[in-house]
Amino acid sequence: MTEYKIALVGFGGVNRGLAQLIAERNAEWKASLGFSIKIVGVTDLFLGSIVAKDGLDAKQLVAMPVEKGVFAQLPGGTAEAFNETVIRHSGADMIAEATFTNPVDGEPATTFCRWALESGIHVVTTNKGPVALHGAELKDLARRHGVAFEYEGSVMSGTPVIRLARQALPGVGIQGFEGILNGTSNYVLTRMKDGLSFNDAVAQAQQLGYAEADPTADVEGFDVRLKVVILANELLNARLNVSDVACSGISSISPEDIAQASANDASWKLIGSASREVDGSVRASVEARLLPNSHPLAGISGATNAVSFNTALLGNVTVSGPGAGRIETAFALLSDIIAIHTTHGKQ
Ligand SMILES: NC(=O)C1=CN([C@@H]2O[C@H](COP(=O)(O)OP(=O)(O)OC[C@H]3O[C@@H](n4cnc5c(N)ncnc54)[C@H](O)[C@@H]3O)[C@@H](O)[C@H]2O)C=CC1
Ligand SMILES: N[C@@H](CC=O)C(=O)O
Repeated sequence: MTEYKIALVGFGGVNRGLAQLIAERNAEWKASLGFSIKIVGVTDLFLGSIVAKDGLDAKQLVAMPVEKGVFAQLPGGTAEAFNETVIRHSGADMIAEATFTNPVDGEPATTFCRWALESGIHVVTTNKGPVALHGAELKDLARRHGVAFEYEGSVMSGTPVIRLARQALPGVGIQGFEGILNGTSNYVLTRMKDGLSFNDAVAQAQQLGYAEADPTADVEGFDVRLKVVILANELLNARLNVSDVACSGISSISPEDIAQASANDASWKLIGSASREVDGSVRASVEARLLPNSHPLAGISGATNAVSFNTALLGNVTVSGPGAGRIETAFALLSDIIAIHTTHGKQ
């Protein structure tokens, strides 16, 4: 029976969700997936770090309070985040990288990924920064070291999009896509329709674990811009940089705008899109659009996301599901681990 040793880098909502899944489902995974997972290290800027080559108690980790330096209370733990030691020297086969997304330069998460990959350690991540800003380099680094760099959760959380399109849609001729790719902003627009203020709706999205560390990234479209770059580069073979994508958000949409839209049987949605032009180039944008309620994306509400691929052979193929959430996103990490088990599985 395969047992994967994993180090968790960042122990906020998503990686705590993964630890919870491990605590609750490891025994079941042995039977249904053919492997189990042992946590051998955790590091977090706020909580500290710990390495235990024989394995940590996942249930105990999940129950740790969110207090500065709290890992110092565990035997062998420390209040400092020794990220490099945990990544390179905990004996992990793989890291789950889930620190904050930095939309400007992808750091320090990109460095964490490099440390792991160049040490021959697989990386699963939900962090959009390294993928959107340094994806080609990290994929090449992984290839050269014979390990995997997987990032299904970087777009639409646990809802399968990247692997689905990569594995089930090659040959279909994807010409473009448009979608609702941010759970927080869609949640805010939905709650504003119910009469909540913008600020209260953002606060709720934060409480529910949907929002970025700085929710400006959600409401100004920067998060969607990263996802558009990831999808366009992955599925349209584009070479887009973040600066190639025109971007605006939802912060200027007022309660009056929302009410007027409803009166006209329409809804405001933050739409990320990309399409291949006749000259072969790819054009992409992020903007709030007023959609008639008959539009397939108009009825997508709350933290649900949806993306519609425009294909040559099937017309529009639409995938919808959770776009944010701790357990939902932790599931994306599990799906990456399953993919690694399938392609690189230890005998
Ligand atoms: N929460 C969600 O619904 C989704 C989140 N993501 C992405 O997954 C990642 C994690 O998300 P959450 O867990 O919700 O965020 P979070 O803010 O709850 O947790 C991030 C953790 O990383 C730690 N951290 C920050 N800088 C660090 C550093 N330099 N070294 C070590 N630890 C550091 C923080 O102390 C925090 O505990 C983010 O990149 C986010 O964009 C992706 C899809 C959905
Ligand atoms: N903050 C993001 C989390 C997932 O990427 C969102 O709200 O969609």
